[in-house]
Amino acid sequence: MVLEITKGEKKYGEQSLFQDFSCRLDFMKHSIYRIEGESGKGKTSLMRILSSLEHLDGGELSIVMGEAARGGNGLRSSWMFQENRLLEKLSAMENLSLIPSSYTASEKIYFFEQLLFGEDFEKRVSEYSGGMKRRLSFLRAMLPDFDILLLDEPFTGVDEENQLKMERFLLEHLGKRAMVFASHEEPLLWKNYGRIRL
Ligand SMILES: Nc1ncnc2c1ncn2[C@@H]1O[C@H](COP(=O)(O)OP(=O)(O)OP(=O)(O)O)[C@@H](O)[C@H]1O
Repeated sequence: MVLEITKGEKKYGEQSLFQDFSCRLDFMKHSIYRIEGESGKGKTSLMRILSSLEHLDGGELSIVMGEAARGGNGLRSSWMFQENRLLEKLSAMENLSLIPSSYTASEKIYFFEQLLFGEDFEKRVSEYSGGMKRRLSFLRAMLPDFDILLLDEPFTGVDEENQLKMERFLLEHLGKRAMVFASHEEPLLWKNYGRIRL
């Protein structure tokens, strides 16, 4: 799969985020791409554009699906947003059950234990710590049948040991699919990624 922006332009009202911006994400070269740029440069906006949640104001986004993309015409994306967007009154497992997924309930429990070992998946999410919510939000994003996964600041509030667990989990489960992330924290295991600089 290749995602390419040619002469892209994005603005919000009077504010111009970028102009004449081109980039190419060739997932045959790198299955992982990192979006880089200082705070407020437009990393989240670019990721939203790449997954068609938002549109360019000028220029073009082209999506060439490869054999790794198994969906119909559209690009199936799964997101871990900067905010957790979990249903706080529901339990962790209820949050995970709401996501259409080909994984079974016992596989979800197994994954939960890999990322949140020793925690109670029947407990309300509102009783979880910030780092636990982040890991749960990450696991939820890993569950659907996606072509591309977008992780926006996945490690916020996560300590190094748990960051390692998340990175290892992703490497074990991404397969031939594509992933794009933005992070202020340095990845510990994801090394050979492509870079898009804003
Ligand atoms: N929906 C929107 N409406 C208006 N302005 C927006 C909108 N989304 C983003 N912006 C503005 O666009 C700029 C870039 O925001 P964006 O979240 O894409 O940056 P970022 O590089 O991801 O930042 P950070 O590293 O702080 O998360 C900011 O000035 C932000 O206020």
